[in-house]
Amino acid sequence: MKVLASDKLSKDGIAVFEKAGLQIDLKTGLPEDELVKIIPEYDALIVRSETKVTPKIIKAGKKLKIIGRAGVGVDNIDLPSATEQGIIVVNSPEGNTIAAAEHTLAMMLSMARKIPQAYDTLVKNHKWDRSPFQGVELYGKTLGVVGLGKIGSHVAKCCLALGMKVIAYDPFVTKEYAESRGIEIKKLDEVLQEADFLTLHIPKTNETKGLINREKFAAMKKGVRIVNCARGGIIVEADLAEALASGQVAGAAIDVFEDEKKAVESPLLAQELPTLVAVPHLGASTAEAQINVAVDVAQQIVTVLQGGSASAPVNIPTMKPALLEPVKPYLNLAEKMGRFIGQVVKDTFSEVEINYKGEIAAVDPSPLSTIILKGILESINPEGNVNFVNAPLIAKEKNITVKSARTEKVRDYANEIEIIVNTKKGKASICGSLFASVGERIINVDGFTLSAIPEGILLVLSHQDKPGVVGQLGGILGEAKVNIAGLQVGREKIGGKAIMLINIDNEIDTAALDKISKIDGLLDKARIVKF
Ligand SMILES: NC(=O)c1ccc[n+]([C@@H]2O[C@H](COP(=O)([O-])OP(=O)(O)OC[C@H]3O[C@@H](n4cnc5c(N)ncnc54)[C@H](O)[C@@H]3O)[C@@H](O)[C@H]2O)c1
Ligand SMILES: O=C(O)[C@H](O)COP(=O)(O)O
Repeated sequence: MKVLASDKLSKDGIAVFEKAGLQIDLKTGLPEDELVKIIPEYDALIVRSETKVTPKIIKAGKKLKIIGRAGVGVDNIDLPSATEQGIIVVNSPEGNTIAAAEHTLAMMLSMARKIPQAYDTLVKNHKWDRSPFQGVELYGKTLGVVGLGKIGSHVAKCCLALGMKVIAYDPFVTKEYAESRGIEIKKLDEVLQEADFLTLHIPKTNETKGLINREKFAAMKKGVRIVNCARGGIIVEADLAEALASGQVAGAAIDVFEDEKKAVESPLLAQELPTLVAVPHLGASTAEAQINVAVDVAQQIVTVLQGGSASAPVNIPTMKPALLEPVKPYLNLAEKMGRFIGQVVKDTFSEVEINYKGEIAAVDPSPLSTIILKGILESINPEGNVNFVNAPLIAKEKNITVKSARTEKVRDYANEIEIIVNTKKGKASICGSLFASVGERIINVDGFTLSAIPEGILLVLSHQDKPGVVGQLGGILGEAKVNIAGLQVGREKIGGKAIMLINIDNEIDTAALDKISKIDGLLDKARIVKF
């Protein structure tokens, strides 16, 4: 297994790979074409914000299983392409929170007290001049926070301690969360109108790109001061330059730029703006944060490459450890049940209905639904490279929807998972249960109760309940030298329809399978399920 780090990475992160016996190559500053050339050799890619992980690079990464972002923002990674290719993307959601929040405070105070400008005058130009550098205090002022997540909340806490009033806009945060921290939640317009200082802590997305523009600056208090330690492009740089020049905005502290490779060409740097404080994306640049993010992401990559699950997957929300932990015992059973449906149902279907019953209904079963879907889809198309990452997307492309329901009520078993699909020919279903004593069992197929072990190879026969069926089957399997490991029959009534599940120890050839399908009493072709 080989890992490529295409941006600078702390040596503590490198050590994690070395300790796990993985080859780690550090090749920074490569253009897209170079990356496209070398990426096919790698199983994992680790980046910071500099590498733009484009669809071209992702497509070329034939062996890529995981992309790790040693930091928070994943706007430099083409997530739809990664998901489509079944590549898991992970980040380090908490590794640089403190660094970014403290940097925000440093930028805010520098801007308020004009420290960089005063430094230039004294240290660079050797001039003792105090009068241009009178600043303003934070104490008693209103801070508007846009994005009250991890960084925004820490900034708010520190600013409250400095004696500021804090108001915030974040549509995904509850009033209770904010109020318990002494923060008032308001609408975006209100925050923009009331803030003396405004700080942004939102991700860059299609919704937030260009969010703070000329119109928004005009609606702000005259003399507002703005900090952006989130992402370049959330503020329209040309509009900010204009607002700084006119004095509508009294100061701006900018850590991030829309195009950081060409930051020097930004409209913000095209003219001398004395009220601008700007640095080259240093929010996460502390010794501590760089160790945290590198180690965090390296450990996730090692875990995933060794077959485990990531602690911070970005593009498979159903696989977060907190959700995964309570359903872990059922993962195998769910995947096998999905494989059963995918191999047994030969007609197309557009809806998968999953019912969780008993103990399992008490927890969020969404990871199981993803695993069932993966089992179904990979059985329908074994060449399709289906995995947990791309299964929901593939289902969407195939117009297959997944519906799930939960009930804690049960009749005979402590827990049950039922999968139902409706095809043109009718309904197909499987029901499974996990027993404390004997483990996984298929307890019902198409309404017929039985108790089969979902293991190895299973022969599935739908037949009339009449003498001789088992005898003929035994003869054919014996002749084909296929050993029977277990046999279960479920029937509706004596002489009625029945289903037979036969665990066999070795592969069965098509000739023998054809013979079985012609047994007197068979109602459908014999089907094979491989778990
Ligand atoms: N300058 C740096 O070096 C640096 C370092 C770390 C993070 N960041 C940036 O900061 C951002 C925030 O990081 P975090 O760790 O606090 O993330 P987070 O996920 O904890 O918080 C983001 C918050 O933004 C909110 N949000 C999302 N869309 C919004 C919208 N349209 N309007 C208002 N709120 C919205 C979310 O509800 C969430 O509470 C990251 O996405 C990253 O781009 C920059
Ligand atoms: O989103 C982040 O984590 C920060 O912007 C840090 O980016 P960096 O890893 O390039 O310093």
